[in-house]
Amino acid sequence: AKSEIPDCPSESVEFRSRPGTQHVDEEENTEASFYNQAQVAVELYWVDFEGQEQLSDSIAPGESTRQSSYVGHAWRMRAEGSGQLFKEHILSQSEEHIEVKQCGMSYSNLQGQDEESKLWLQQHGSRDGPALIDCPLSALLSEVTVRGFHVLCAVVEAGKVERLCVFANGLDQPRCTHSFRVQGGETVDAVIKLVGPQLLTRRPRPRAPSLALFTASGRRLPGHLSFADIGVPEYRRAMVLIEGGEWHWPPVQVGFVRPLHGFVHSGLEGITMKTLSLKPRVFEVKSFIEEKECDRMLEKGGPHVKKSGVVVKDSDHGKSVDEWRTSKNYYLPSEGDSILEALDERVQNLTRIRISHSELAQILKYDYNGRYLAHTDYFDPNHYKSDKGTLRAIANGAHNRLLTVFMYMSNVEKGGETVFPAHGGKPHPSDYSDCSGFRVSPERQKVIIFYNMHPNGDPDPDSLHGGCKVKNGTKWSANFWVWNVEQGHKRAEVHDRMVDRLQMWEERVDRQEEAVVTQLVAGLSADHEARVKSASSDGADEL
Ligand SMILES: O=C(O)CCC(=O)C(=O)O
Ligand SMILES: [Fe+2]
Repeated sequence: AKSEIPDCPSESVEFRSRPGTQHVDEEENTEASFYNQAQVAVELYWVDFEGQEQLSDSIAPGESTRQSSYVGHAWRMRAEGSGQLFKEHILSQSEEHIEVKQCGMSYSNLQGQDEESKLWLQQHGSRDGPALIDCPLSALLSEVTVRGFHVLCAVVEAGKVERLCVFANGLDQPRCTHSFRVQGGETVDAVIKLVGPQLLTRRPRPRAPSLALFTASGRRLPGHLSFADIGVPEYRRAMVLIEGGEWHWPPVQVGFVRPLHGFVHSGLEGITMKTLSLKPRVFEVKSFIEEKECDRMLEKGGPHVKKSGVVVKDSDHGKSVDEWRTSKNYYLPSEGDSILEALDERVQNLTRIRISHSELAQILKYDYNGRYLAHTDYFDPNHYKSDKGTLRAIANGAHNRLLTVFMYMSNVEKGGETVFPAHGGKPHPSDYSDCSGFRVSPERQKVIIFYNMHPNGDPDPDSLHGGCKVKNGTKWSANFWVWNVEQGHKRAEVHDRMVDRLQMWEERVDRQEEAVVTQLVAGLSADHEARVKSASSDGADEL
């Protein structure tokens, strides 16, 4: 059996840019698009007239970049991190489209050049191989790459973890992209150290949180424990390594419904989280806020709302706030109010991110014609170069608003939708007040979660969103912003206890949660099996 993934090319001798038919200064100008279809980030180098590589861009998996260049110029694409050569290309015509595919698999880069792993992967790398069937993957792998969200499947033999089969960037595909041999006695920290460097999609940013390993339901695995300590029952064979160090929910596919189990404490049983959009990742949870919590937010926040401000970008100094935002807001403290504290804890349970990482809830009121032009909730350091305070708060981009839980406390008769103009990767609009496209309607008690960052810590420009004009009625809503680092707004004893509860490692709780995931997977597996079959029947290398 041979692998579907081709070997990587080796470097050609004398590979370099050559002037076209004309003199160097009269070369034929051209544009080229480079598409990264590999599972890892790719570095794009221009190879100059002397054969020296000049780094010109880094392309995340699934992304592309455009370069202006010249006919006869030479380009090399390498895996970021390992430097493995993926492709060499000489531009021959104008408007070229160059695709970079996975080659060699990263097992060729594995520590110790594990030949046996390579062989094993060729034989068992497909999902219908015996090992992978035990791994609950269906609620974790998605139709799109989820940058920096790596699914690890523990392959257990004789009760011991033998290998980790990895689906880099959480993409649903018939075979795993990497295989790592382990002893089974390694600690979680050691596993991260072994696997992490091979999977990184970007260079780590100074001061950014470090990689972390989670269970399939988003519980952080303590670094000092080993697989032997934590055990690998069936429900825990699939784990997730997240580059940005904080949990992200994978979108799976539009319409995917994930039950939120007992971990979310609420009088409401059976609430679910539904995927509304893959790019950006948007999820909806109906009936998330209890009636009495909606009432309490309005009662406590309502009388205090004041004209909203915005953190003004360098380029927008001197403009009036009304140009973007005509809502009123108020930051509502929860401390000492048991109803609001319960909501805090439910948000923590929903996001799996410590409540200490959130800002105070920002209550918003929109009256007739109130709206908020499209913007991103993260702060782009390039836009705040002259605002040292903001730059400090975001550690030059390493710290940011990871996600937004957007809450609706009223039904709006007409208008007031939340719009995502870059939905599906569409280019940013020229008119930020345009409310056409993908929209979510306000509905009392409902929340949406959208991710402003990718799991690798990069900001996600597709998370652009705005609030459409309210045409009839009053829109009451709230921003619940959760950062990838602690914020210090919620440091009361009650919040510390919530954080402790999230971090508590208890086998019993984990089993309950994972049982739900496993059941869910049982329900999905027919669908999943069908997808694997259709994917592998067109492969030429069946055993
Ligand atoms: O009102 C909406 O639907 C969106 C509001 C928003 O994006 C914000 O306040 O940051
Ligand atoms: Fe926003």
